[in-house]
Amino acid sequence: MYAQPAAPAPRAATTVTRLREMKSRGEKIVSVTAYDAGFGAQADAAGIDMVLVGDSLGMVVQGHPSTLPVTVDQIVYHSACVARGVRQALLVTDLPFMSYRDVPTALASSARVIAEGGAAVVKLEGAGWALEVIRALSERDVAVCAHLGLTPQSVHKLGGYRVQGREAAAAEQLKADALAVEQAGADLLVLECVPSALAAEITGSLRIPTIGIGAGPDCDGQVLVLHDLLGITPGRPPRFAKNFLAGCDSVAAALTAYADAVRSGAFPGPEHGF
Ligand SMILES: Nc1nc(=O)c2c([nH]1)NC[C@@H]1CN(c3ccc(C(=O)N[C@@H](CCC(=O)O)C(=O)O)cc3)CN21
Ligand SMILES: CC(C)C(=O)C(=O)O
Ligand SMILES: [Mg+2]
Repeated sequence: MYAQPAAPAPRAATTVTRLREMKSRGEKIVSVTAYDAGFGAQADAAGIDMVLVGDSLGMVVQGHPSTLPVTVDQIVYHSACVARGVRQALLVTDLPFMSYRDVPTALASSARVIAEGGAAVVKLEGAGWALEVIRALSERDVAVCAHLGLTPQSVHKLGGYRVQGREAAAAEQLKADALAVEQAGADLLVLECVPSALAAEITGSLRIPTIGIGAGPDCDGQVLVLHDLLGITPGRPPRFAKNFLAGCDSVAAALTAYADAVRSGAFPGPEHGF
């Protein structure tokens, strides 16, 4: 065997504290998913603030119809690949379906995603029962990104990939859940597929940054799935996605165009929201 570094090199750079400062200054946070070192390095070089190793890899990399088949082994593998490409950006990695179903399992999965996968932040879906998990991680100084609204790991319960929080009762529940995840110790919150006005209200009510996807222009930041941004999603991309490679001549230019559009407020437009 040849010598290898014992662990991914620590990346100086972006922290959850820095993203919180960006929120307080009104500077937009730009995030994109990545699944390997090459695209991680491209995103990093384009000045993307946060790179997410999403379990969307089950759909865009593996070709499954949902994110549910993704395993901890797989997300750890992809996260470690991305970590080798990323220096400045904050590296956030999804905890897969059922890998945080109770506190002991969540601690074990997070330990692997951080120690082997090089993640700085673990991301998990839901509130309710998951609040106890967020609290346990937070108490152990694990940085956590919560994820509310359309939570794709609940697709069979939600009945499809649909906008959430349209009815008054659902909107009230979402606002309460957002406050609860912050209270439980979450450092960031992804809001997916919720009405723009509701996402704006939640963003104004929280101290932690909100990162929207299909959640309108008033979140503190935006995230897109890499394949949607590059126009290479198998099948039909979600309505909130935009192909930034169209009109650009390189992946680097597309990522820069996306970052510029988020920072200027040009993206997302009304046609990308609900
Ligand atoms: N390529 C890709 N992009 C994503 O944003 C994404 C994934 N995959 N996989 C994991 C989840 C699943 N997501 C999805 C997938 C589909 C829709 C979708 O088709 N939504 C309908 C909205 C329907 C409504 O109006 O309620 C759409 O037309 O966009 C939304 C989110 C978001 N994430
Ligand atoms: C769509 C983003 C937020 C995500 O969770 C993923 O890529 O898995
Ligand atoms: Mg995900």
